Amino acid sequence: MSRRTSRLSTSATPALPDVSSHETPEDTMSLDVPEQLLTPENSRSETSSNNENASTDEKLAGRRRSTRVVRASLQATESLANTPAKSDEPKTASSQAYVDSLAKSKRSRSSLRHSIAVMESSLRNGTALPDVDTLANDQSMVPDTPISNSSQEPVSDELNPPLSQRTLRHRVEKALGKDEKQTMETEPKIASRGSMRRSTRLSLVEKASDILERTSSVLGKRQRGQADTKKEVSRRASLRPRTLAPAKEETPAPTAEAPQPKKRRVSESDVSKLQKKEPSPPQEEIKPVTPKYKPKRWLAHGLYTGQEPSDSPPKQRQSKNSAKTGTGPLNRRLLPMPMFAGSRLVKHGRDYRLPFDIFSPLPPGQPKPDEWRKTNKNVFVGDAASEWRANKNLELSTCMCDEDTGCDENCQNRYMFYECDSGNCRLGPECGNRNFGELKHRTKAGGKYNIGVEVIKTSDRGYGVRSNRSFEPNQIIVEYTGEIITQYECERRMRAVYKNNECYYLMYFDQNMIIDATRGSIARFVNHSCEPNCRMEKWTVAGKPRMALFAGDRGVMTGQELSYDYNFDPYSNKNVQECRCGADNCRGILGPRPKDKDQRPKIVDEKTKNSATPKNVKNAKTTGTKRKLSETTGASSATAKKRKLLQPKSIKSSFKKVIKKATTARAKATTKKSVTASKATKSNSSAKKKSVKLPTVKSASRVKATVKASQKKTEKAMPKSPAKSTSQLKRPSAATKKKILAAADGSTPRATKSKVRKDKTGIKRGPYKKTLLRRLALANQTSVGSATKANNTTVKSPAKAKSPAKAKGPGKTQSPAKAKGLTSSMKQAAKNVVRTVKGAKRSAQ
Ligand SMILES: C[S@@+](CC[C@H](N)C(=O)[O-])C[C@H]1O[C@@H](n2cnc3c(N)ncnc32)[C@H](O)[C@@H]1O
Repeated sequence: MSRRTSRLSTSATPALPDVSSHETPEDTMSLDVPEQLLTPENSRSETSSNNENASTDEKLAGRRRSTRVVRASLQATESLANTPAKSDEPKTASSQAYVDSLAKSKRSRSSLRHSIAVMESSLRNGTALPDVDTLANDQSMVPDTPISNSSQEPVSDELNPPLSQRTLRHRVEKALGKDEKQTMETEPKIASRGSMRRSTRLSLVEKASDILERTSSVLGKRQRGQADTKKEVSRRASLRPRTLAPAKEETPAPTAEAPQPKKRRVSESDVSKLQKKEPSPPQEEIKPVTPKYKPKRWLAHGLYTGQEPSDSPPKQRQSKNSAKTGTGPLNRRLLPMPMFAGSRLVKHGRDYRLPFDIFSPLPPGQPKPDEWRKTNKNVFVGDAASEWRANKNLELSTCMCDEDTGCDENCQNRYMFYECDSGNCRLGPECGNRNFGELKHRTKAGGKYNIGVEVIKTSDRGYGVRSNRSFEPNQIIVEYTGEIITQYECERRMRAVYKNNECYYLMYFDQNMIIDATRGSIARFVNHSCEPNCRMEKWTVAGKPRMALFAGDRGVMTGQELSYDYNFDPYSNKNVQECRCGADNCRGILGPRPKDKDQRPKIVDEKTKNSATPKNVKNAKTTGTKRKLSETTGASSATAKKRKLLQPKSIKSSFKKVIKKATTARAKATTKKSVTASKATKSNSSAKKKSVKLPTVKSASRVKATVKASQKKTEKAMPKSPAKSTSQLKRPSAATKKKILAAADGSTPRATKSKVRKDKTGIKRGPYKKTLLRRLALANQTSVGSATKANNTTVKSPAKAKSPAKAKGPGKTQSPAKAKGLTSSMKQAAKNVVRTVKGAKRSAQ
């Protein structure tokens, strides 16, 4: 349609010059008032005049109307022509002039008709306007609105002139640029012709609505209200009788030349102003409608009692990243509902922690020990600082773990009880070997849950420590800190300061120094148990040793009292104390259990212990030597030393094997020695007596070592000087004695250790071996406990504990073969230890 319209307009454009040539008759006609009804402009319908850009369809739809208008106009013209004859006007002198004027007007009309005909013919011939019949038959030209039957009557060629006239008139107006004033003058005339038939109802409705809109925007409130009341009437204008003219006084009908865009702009601004002036709708209407859920009714009894009620809707679906973001089911603290995970829970169970606010072990205001001076750092006191620096032997270790495995149980640093940090481990948060770092964060965060322990008052063991949270297996709990003092200082305090104390807080630390936690951390209040739930370990953190209490392999539950095995060495008879741990396997005393029941020490009662009876005074005078423990327990020194090695359960079997080997070797040596001695008797009777007596007196280790050494010498020197060999067997030097004892006990002094390392054995001790040594040493580590001298609680290196073979040549450089034998036994023991530890971890998991 629009294409056709444009074609019409473009084709009409060249005809404009011709049209302008007929300007004169039109002007003449416009001046003639009675002839105004005959002009094509007056014959235009409102619809076509309102819309300058109206489609051709509308124009075609209004074709019949225009034709009728033209007919009516012609009839009116004829009536006008006849009017003078019918009128009652007096025939005056000017009647002739009037007749002349009519004749002139007739001529002008005929000239007008002639000019229109000429224009039409020129248009047809020059611009090839489409034939009206063709247009009428063209389906595409069918108007949108229904056309009455009368309007679909075939249009003859005689009816074409009105259409052409209108088109020409339209273009002539454009060309001449008629002003708006003239248009406005003609508009009331058009409006007055209420009898004109409208082309379509739709156009009328649209027009009426448009008028109403403009009216409502332009008029005031009151008039707008009036217009609203007439809205219905206006909308039904097409149904009104044609004789009724629209309310032109109130709403002047806009013409084709009327500045509609301007009015529209005004109306838009007014609409926006009106919208602003109108009260905004309440905000509540904008609120999104949230679905309401029924309030959850929580159980008052049963498994899930105590869960906090929540109004949030149940979430059955979790995002894939919920585990990463920490909102997933893996990180839920509450138990899932049984319908979601009931069967799985029943089958596999699930660990959970009671929130601290649900289970708070003790209310605040617990009795605190008055004498406790707290410190959470190790403080060197006296000569300890200078001696520590002098003896400082930093062992650095670099972790080889990667991100995939992290620093798990296979971490080399972990084996060696070295804490990983940024200096020796390239892992960050993935590292699982930073216990003291975790403890630091917890302590810094503060609060009962982070610190996790508190002092309690027990019924029969003084103060103790209780957990107010749960701890995972092997998780660090609290550090054992205090004053680092030398052995000399420790003995001085024992004699002078703590002589009347019932409790002592001394623990062997490192480099022959002691931690005195009389002024120390809360860990000093942790009591002993023969079946503990924690253990005390020494770790090297940033090159410095530190002691800390760790959870056992089964972890610690909230509210449990913390305990560890003191491996107590009472040092003297008067210090042997009854154990009240209550465990099934309680040893009865705070110390190692004697082998024979008869040999169990007579537990000194607290009342009698402090009473200064002559007997106790006598015993006290005789104490102070290393033999004190063996005298107390009634066992031989060899047995006592065995028990020292048997303390940690995890390496019990390993040490048993080692000691068994040592005993076997000793027995063999004794046999060989006896044989040798008998041989010597045959050769020399005086020497025979001496050689027979010797082995029965000495301790097993001494005999063993001595015999081994003397056997070779005897075999070689027997023919020459058997007495020499026996004397060597009888009287080993003091240094040899010390080395042999240390080798047999596994408590080789540091000097010996370094000497062995300096020996040219050809064996290099790698980190793994070192790890095992350290692990065994720590497993054997002994808490000084109360009234224990550091000298008696020296850490026995497992390497030395396994050194019966090494005792074969005390003080001498071992041959590579012997060293290999020692290494194999060490390896075997180490393997056993590793197996034991792994088994324990597996069982804990
Ligand atoms: C390091 S303190 C422990 C804290 C101590 N209970 C307190 O009140 O300060 C060690 C002392 O606690 C007592 N003790 C610890 N464990 C014990 C136990 N299982 N049976 C009896 N007394 C124990 C002993 O008197 C021991 O000398």
